Amino acid sequence: MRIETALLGNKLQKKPIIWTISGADCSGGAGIAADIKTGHNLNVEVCHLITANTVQNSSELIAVNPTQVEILALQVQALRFDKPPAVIKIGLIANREQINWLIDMLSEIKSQLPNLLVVYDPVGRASVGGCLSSLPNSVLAPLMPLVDVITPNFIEAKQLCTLTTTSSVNDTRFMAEKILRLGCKAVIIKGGHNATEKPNDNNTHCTDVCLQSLSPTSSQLFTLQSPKINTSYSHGSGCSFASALASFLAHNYLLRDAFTLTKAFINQGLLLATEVKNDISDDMRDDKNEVDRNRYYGAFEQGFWPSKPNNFPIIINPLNQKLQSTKCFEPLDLSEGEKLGLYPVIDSLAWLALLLPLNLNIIQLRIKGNNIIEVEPMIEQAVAMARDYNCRLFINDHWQLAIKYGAYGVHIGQEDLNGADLNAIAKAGLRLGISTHGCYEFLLAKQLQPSYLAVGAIFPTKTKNMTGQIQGLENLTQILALADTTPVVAIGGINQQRLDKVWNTGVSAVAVVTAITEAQQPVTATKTMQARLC
Ligand SMILES: Cc1ncc(COP(=O)(O)OP(=O)(O)O)c(N)n1
Ligand SMILES: Cc1ncsc1CCOP(=O)(O)O
Ligand SMILES: [Mg+2]
Repeated sequence: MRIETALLGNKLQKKPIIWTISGADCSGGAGIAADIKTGHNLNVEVCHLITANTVQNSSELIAVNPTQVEILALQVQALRFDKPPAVIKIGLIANREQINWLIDMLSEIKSQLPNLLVVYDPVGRASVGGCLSSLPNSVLAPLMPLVDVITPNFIEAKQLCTLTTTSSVNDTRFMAEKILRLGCKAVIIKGGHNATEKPNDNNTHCTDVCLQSLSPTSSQLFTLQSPKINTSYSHGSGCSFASALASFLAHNYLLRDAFTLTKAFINQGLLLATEVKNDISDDMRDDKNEVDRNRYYGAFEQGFWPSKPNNFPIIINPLNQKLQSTKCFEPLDLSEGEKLGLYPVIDSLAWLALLLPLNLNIIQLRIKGNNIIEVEPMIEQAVAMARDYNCRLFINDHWQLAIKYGAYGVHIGQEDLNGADLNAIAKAGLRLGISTHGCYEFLLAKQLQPSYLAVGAIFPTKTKNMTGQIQGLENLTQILALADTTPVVAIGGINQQRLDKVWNTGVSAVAVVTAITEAQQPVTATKTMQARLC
């Protein structure tokens, strides 16, 4: 199940450190054991601080033996400069002393490591039954402002909200908002324990909801859904969820992408889980265990870096509902196996006139001015010029004008997706290209069945501010594995030196601005690059 090394690329060379501060499960499936296995498989180094040495097996929790905070403090001292963490994952907090120690420790270390993220999985009940921790919200409250992401399951979320009534999925957002008000920066409510989940009546789906605070007055919601995987082998999946999230965050993924990859990792593990039979010989068997003869003895199965499309979730978003047409956007009319090749993105009719005779498959007109008096005649003329050369001309941003003048296609950015009338674009028969920056946006945009999807910025670029959105070749490769038949365009910081590496990932097109517009000999540069993309 190990994913090809090529997919991870630099992620194999870079091994970020995470700390897990949680309990040891002597039966091996949950707690520290899960965290170490998950982290190992996701290429992070895991330092573990054990808050309690629990006694449990696959049928009961027998004891929780908390560690003295003095020992935990010494471990932090030992690791602090030796192995500084990118992310700290907190699981079982066994008593009040530990929570007070955590609050002091995290306040101090966060002031020294401003980029440090804290993921808290509020472990309450053991999955085998029994109470691991019963700290009231009032005791937990001072910890919350130090937490970047809290990952309760549905039952824990209700406890955090001190809600008692059963809630439908529509109330999950309300619960998430309530939890955010406790002071953490984001909350992910896992839907696995939500037996009342509505829109898919037969409880056939599992919906996880992430609410991220953007400012004191605004937040962003990410909702992921997958078919429910009914398995008894999920012991430790909650711990693995939080440690996978911590691992992906440590690899510098944005929360929405870390969340998506985590959900895929968990789906993959739940599907991988197989029964491990209790292999006790007959003479060792206690009579009272007779019924347990062939009973489950396994736990959540740890897979590797997720890449299979069927493990990835569906993105639930109003955009999907907005698009009434079941008809997808017109395809790019490429013949089987044909690729687009070089995709120049230019901003004037002069550039268009220079490039059209070069027999390119696709060109984009990207005019950043909003003055309709200037832009409209340019678009009208550009469409006519491209038609003469039979070149696929995409118009960036100005989708109404693209429809009005019958352009081949329109390219829309994430900011414009909500405002654009996608139904009108589809109805007019225009092709649609959409910008995406990471697997969450890619999966969401793919559900709209566009003509192509762009992924960027692959490398740092001076053409546009893409801070925090640099994908690298690893993310591009990861995303390509999710593309099915949708053509993928790579964009951002691609020059002649980087061209082959990008092309070898398998993209359909490589979009460039300055590699042409700032070349000493733009026509020669275009022809050279185009020739290499055949
Ligand atoms: C092929 C391609 N990919 C991405 C972009 C970026 O589009 P967008 O996100 O709308 O940003 P602006 O180009 O409008 O600044 C693109 N233009 N082309
Ligand atoms: C428009 C755009 N969208 C993502 S990166 C980018 C700029 C690409 O320009 P360059 O090829 O000069 O890096
Ligand atoms: Mg745009």
